[in-house]
Amino acid sequence: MSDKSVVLRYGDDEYTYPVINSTVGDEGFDIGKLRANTGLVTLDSGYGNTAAYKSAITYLDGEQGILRYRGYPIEQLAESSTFLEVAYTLINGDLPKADELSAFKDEITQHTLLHEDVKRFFDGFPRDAHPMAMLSSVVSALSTFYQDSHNPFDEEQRHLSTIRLLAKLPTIAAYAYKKSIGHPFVYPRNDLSYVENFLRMTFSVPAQEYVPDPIVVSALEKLLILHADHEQNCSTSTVRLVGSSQANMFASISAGISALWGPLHGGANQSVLEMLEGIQANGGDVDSFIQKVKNKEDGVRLMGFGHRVYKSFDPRAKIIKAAAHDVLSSLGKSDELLDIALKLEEHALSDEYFVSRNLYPNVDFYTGLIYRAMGFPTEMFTVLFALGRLPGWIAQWHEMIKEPGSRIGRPRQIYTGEVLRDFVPVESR
Ligand SMILES: CC(=O)SCCNC(=O)CCNC(=O)[C@H](O)C(C)(C)COP(=O)(O)OP(=O)(O)OC[C@H]1O[C@@H](n2cnc3c(N)ncnc32)[C@H](O)[C@@H]1OP(=O)(O)O
Ligand SMILES: O=C([O-])CC(=O)C(=O)O
Repeated sequence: MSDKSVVLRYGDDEYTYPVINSTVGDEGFDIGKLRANTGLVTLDSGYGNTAAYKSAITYLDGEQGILRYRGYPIEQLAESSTFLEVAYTLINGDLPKADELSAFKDEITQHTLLHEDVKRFFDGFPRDAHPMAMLSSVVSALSTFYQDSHNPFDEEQRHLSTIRLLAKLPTIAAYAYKKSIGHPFVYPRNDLSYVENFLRMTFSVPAQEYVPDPIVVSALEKLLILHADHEQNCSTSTVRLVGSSQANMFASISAGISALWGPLHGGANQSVLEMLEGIQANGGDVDSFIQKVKNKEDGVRLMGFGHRVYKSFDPRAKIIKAAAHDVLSSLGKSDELLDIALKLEEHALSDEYFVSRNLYPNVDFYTGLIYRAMGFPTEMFTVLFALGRLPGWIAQWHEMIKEPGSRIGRPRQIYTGEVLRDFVPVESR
């Protein structure tokens, strides 16, 4: 709270609403009593101005392009940390000491296997099923195997669900990939690091054991860190909303995976690659594609551009663009799609349409090019985003469930339908 307040006048009456300070100086005001005072609700399309929660996990300044997890700048974490260290920090609040990190990793490696019956779910999916659909279905199905986890107020079970999800999501993701190419599943190997194990389960084939490439491992660690949390984005808000009904963690995270899948959110990384391929098939004609976007032809957008909060740049995109160059050159690969992406970016950043709307590359613009260089098919890109986002979803779920006085998420509406009318029997209509 601060000593400031916002006074609203409605009719002849005035109402005072307290201003709430953030720890970094931003402010909001609490309109919790607005409806009780005035009978009014607020209408805020897409929640553009609504803070649904107070949160101590991730700080984001959209004007200055700042992103911090638990106060640590994303640039430092991406440079010097590991994904599991970041996961621990997001979930527990502070960087782990050496023994805490080692205990966390040990616990995770003990839970990487999936129950053998889970394989039957994959048998039932069509071969061309989208891996995001498999991921969300199987995560939801985990709640059938761990029925003791259904009470969100059981602290021990909350911890176990956290470890199980972190441990099993890479296995589920790798199985989804194997299903899509018709290859046998590869069981986890617990002597490898989190990222190495995932890459091996994905890329090993019976005739050839995958040997993790240090360039790929370190690039994937970095990408997972950069995706690990992003305050109240669409999928995280979904996790919180589902969790606010006291649904278990598996159900909540499964819903978050579904929300992430959409092309306006995490699914944009797949759409970017498809857009670049489309431009390539059209002879690399960037100008006519940009014109199409500006004309809003068929609602086409420059995918991987624009952000609800970032209005100058997305700090993750800066790091990822540099990483795309590094990874491609370290792997000795060149990609015509990278040249098209660079041209698109250059064009858009000097075009009034994009400049006046504050449209810059977001986290999804360059990631697909790195994933592609690593050997992932386009349909797996959003799955990789989900692997990265998991600790953020979990941290936010914990924060929501532990918040004293936490309430079920339930927006109001402004009704625009018919006024009262009488039922008419079918034969008289
Ligand atoms: C991990 C993430 O989720 S990052 C985001 C990933 N999504 C994408 O990359 C998809 C492309 N981007 C977008 O669709 C949007 O920028 C979003 C969804 C990210 C943010 O949307 P909003 O904040 O609701 O912005 P909104 O849709 O209101 O757009 C504002 C204006 O910019 C335009 N605009 C926004 N993004 C784009 C884009 N990528 N290409 C072209 N025009 C765009 C809109 O048409 C609108 O123009 P108008 O004022 O003439 O109507
Ligand atoms: O914050 C958002 O709206 C989308 C985003 O960048 C993310 O989830 O990483």
